[in-house]
Amino acid sequence: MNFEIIEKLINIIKDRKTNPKEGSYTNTLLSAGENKIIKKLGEEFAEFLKAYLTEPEDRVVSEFADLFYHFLVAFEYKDIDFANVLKELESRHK
Ligand SMILES: N=c1c2ncn([C@@H]3O[C@H](COP(=O)(O)OP(=O)(O)OP(=O)(O)O)[C@@H](O)[C@H]3O)c2ncn1[C@@H]1O[C@H](COP(=O)(O)O)[C@@H](O)[C@H]1O
Repeated sequence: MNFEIIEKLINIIKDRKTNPKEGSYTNTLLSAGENKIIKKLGEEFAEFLKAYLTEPEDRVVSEFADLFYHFLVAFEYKDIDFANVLKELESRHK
């Protein structure tokens, strides 16, 4: 499996933060601030749960992708390095 897209997405979100781009949804979220970001995370999580419980696999995958993107934006907003999540998982690995 190729996880390169995650790194690409993290880098583009970082780049949007340093070089804001007209029409960027990421910039809309980052400029709106923490409350907007956590509100969207809550909404996306609810949409994911609904899809998981009632919808076909492609909808579950799509909603998870939305949720994951919003997690990455939330991390970037607080300058939290996503690589630390991977390190944490690795440290738990038996
Ligand atoms: N991966 C994503 C991604 N996933 C989900 N979304 C957006 O997340 C939003 C959430 O869905 P909603 O139905 O709640 O959308 P909405 O009604 O427009 O949102 P609100 O007005 O309610 O805040 C949608 O607008 C999606 O387009 C994403 N927006 C951007 N990316 C990637 O982020 C990168 C930078 O994108 P820009 O910042 O737009 O340039 C690109 O590589 C994109 O592919």
